Amino acid sequence: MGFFEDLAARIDSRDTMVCVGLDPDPDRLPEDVRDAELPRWQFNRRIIDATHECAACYKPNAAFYEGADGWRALAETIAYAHGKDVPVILDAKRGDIGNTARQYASALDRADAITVNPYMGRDSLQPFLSREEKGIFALCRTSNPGGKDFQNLELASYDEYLYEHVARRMAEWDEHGNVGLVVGATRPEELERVREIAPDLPFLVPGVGAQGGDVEAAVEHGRTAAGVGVVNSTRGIIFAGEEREDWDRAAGAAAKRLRDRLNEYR
Ligand SMILES: O=c1ccn([C@@H]2O[C@H](COP(=O)(O)O)[C@@H](O)[C@H]2O)c(=O)[nH]1
Repeated sequence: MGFFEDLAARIDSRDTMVCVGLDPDPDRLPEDVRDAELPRWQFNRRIIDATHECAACYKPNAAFYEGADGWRALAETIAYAHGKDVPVILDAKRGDIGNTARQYASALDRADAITVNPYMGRDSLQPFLSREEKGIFALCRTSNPGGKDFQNLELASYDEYLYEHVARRMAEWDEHGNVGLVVGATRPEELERVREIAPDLPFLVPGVGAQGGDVEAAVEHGRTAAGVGVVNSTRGIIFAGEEREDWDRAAGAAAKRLRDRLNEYR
């Protein structure tokens, strides 16, 4: 099975669209893991134990795993999530010339899917697109305030915005059914517009929780007609119990709350 079939099966069997972000910010780690070997991994292990029943997938962001210990923590985290049958999207936003992209794509030896930056064009994505059994999510309309700086520029020759063009192109380049889009919940009208352009592409929707995005729009437009799509929350889950001794239980409760809230709109 390919990534999106696995993801669809997980969404259905666990009745959840929640993508739990795993961004173990060293400045925010609880005291009881700070002195452990590989604190980021110890933190993630307890977060996974507490949240996996509500998780459609996990999304570690590569930025939080820089350095030798970070990569070890990431490898342990991915293996542990797989041990719980939960797919993993590596949020690495890769994109480079083909020769370099081939090396970047080796991250897919461990992870099930990856985020990519389509700015350098098709050849920069080809090493990812060719991994038929793996998923790629291309940045389309991101959730941050500066997302509009380039993504909302009008392309005169196409009479559409850049983010719309990215959605159209990615749908065209999806030869193996392994392409999805990153579209933020902070811009509900644009989320709706991208769904119109690319009805069959699953979305990874960040921006709910700490960024205050629109949960209802994330559910309504984040899924394909077949119900495939996930909504990410990171700090809103993993740091829900910051300062509490039972911080992992608090994370589990936050993941469950988000699952139930998303399910109200499904
Ligand atoms: O448009 C985008 C693309 C990626 N992200 C990433 O998702 C999480 C969001 O974290 P929160 O704590 O839920 O805000 C983080 O890893 C971002 O780098 C995004 O927010 N928006």
